Amino acid sequence: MSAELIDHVQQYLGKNFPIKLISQGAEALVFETSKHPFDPTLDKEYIIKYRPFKKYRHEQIDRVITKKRTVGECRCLVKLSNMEGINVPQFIASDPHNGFIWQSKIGQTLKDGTFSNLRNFLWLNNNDKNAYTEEVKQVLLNVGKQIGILHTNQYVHGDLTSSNIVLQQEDCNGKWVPFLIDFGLSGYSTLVEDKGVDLYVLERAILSTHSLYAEKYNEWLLEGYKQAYQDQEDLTQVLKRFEEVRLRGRKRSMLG
Ligand SMILES: Nc1ncnc2c1ncn2[C@@H]1O[C@H](COP(=O)(O)OP(=O)(O)OP(=O)(O)O)[C@@H](O)[C@H]1O
Repeated sequence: MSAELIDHVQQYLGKNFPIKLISQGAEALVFETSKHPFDPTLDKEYIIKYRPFKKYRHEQIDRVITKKRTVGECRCLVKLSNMEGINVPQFIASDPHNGFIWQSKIGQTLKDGTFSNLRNFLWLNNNDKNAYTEEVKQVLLNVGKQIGILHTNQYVHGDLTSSNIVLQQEDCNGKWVPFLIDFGLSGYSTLVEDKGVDLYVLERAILSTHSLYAEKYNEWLLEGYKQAYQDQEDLTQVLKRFEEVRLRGRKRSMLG
């Protein structure tokens, strides 16, 4: 199945267009490439995200859904890149009708050879000596702040896992800068419920992969999140709903 899809992408791009598959998720295939889609003077590292047509869906409905999700993700990328303080990949190009998005590549390889998303970064520091360093604390505070800025601008992510937060190290000072990626489920929302769910999803993700240090990590994430809010009443409402979402989650897991 995946060979067939890769072949389809290769045919679409042209047989000499260099691509390397780096991820195959539920929604999309993600490729790395060293070529810009239409300007060879801009050749560097890019990501091509391709949403294949789903054979289990009616063809026409599938076309509408694929196009809608692709356009939605592009729109989010563009909106967010114009928002002060938010770090997201740069939108390069899109062919929504065929389910393609090009964007700049974020991140790098960590010391242990893994990709620099938040999950792997925390894994790399998953020992008593490194878990609570100033470096880890600053990363989590800044991640929290990114989410806070997103929410105060009335946007929600919709799939806030620790793999959808990518860290990039600044050349000048070695500081890790967090970027948010994967806006397939994101959008404009003023609802405290959506914001509370975003916070809960990330809290659960940290708890499930880094349980030993999760309490402190989530405390730092929340500390950074709070720093992004100027309106304390808005913040109180979101945190109140976050607590309610948590309670619902706990009840659900108790009942099985
Ligand atoms: N701009 C980017 N820069 C670097 N890596 C990226 C970028 N976009 C996506 N990736 C890589 O590809 C993976 C999958 O991308 P993305 O989450 O957007 O697709 P998805 O199909 O929604 O994935 P999933 O179903 O696993 O959530 C990411 O976890 C990341 O490793």
